[in-house]
Amino acid sequence: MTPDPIIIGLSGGVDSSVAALRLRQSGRDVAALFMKNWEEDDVSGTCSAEADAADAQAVADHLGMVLHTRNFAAEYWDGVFEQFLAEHRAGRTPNPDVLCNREIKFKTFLDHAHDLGAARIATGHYARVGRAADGQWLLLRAADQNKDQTYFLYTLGQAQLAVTEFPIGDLPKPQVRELATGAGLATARKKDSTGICFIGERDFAGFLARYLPPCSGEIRSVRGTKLGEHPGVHFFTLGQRQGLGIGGRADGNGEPWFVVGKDPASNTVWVDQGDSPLLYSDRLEACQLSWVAGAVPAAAFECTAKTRYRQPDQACTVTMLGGGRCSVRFAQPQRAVTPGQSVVFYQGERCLGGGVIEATNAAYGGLKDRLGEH
Ligand SMILES: Nc1ncnc2c1ncn2[C@@H]1O[C@H](COP(=O)(O)OP(=O)(O)OP(=O)(O)O)[C@@H](O)[C@H]1O
Repeated sequence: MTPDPIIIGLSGGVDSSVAALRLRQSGRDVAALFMKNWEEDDVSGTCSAEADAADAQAVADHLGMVLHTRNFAAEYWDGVFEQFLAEHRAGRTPNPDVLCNREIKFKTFLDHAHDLGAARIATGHYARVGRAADGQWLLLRAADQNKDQTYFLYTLGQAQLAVTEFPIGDLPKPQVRELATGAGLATARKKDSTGICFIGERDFAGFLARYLPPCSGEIRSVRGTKLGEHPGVHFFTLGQRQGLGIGGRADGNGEPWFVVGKDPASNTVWVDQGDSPLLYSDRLEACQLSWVAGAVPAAAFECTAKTRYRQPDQACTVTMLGGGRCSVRFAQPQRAVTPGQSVVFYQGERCLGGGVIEATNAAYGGLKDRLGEH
């Protein structure tokens, strides 16, 4: 039997290298594709995309695969980066990895793989694809719970899962490295990638400042005192402690200050000291909902959810609100639930889908209600 041709997204990292290795070892008709989706060099002057491309080529050569190289910088700019900036401008904290999977890896890349004659694609994500008895495709957590990436993949639907494979989703990360070493892959010892998808590691504030002009405003204590100035609300995120520049204030109680609210309208960053109750919310509303099964599970249902990557699952009840929105009520109050990030729903091993957090009862709106105007 000759299995369908498949194209693996080869990033020049160890995970996709081992995913490619496993496909080759199973005798698949496999080619690879390296994407360069960001035009600039990084600030250090070295171009990490070039080094990654060279590593991808070395792995493809070693495994005897054709490597296609494509530049989707225009698609990345239009589909991911513009929205990333718009969200920051609006005072939210977007998740570019979620957008990147939706717009690039499982849309542009997938379409292009079809153009190249491959019916299927694979990536080195830590996740698994399953199939229910009724034929429905399932997005399942990775075997290595510590590396599970379903949080970033919840926008995948039936059409994508039907043609996607995650060849390392059943492996613990240490074993991925061992396989890479055993096979003599050039990427075996390469450190895991961090930073913004396709852009890489940056001084985040400096990078953002290149696209979003400074707009200074006040940092105020929730008790009303002006504590300092900030260069723009978009440089801050809820729960943030570092970089406020107000650490040693004599009028404080000595505990660290945290961002507890951002108000783009008045251009104010609100802060409080210690483990402020104002950072906690037991409710949120989400929009841009996406369901793996292709339909809302029920008008209301119980499940678990994560409001950030690596957060332990939290019990909650989801209620549909209409207009593609839902409300989520948590059994326990959650710290620093952040508008713009995603809430992702699970039932056991299954990722059900998720949406973008729009409001919480701790964000600035709730803050105003609780404190009154100053
Ligand atoms: N530049 C790229 N070209 C092609 N595919 C890519 C590229 N970057 C990422 N991918 C695909 O997306 C997957 C997940 O990307 P992510 O950035 O999370 O990398 P990762 O978990 O560090 O994996 P890797 O070790 O393969 O870089 C990769 O394993 C790869 O299949």
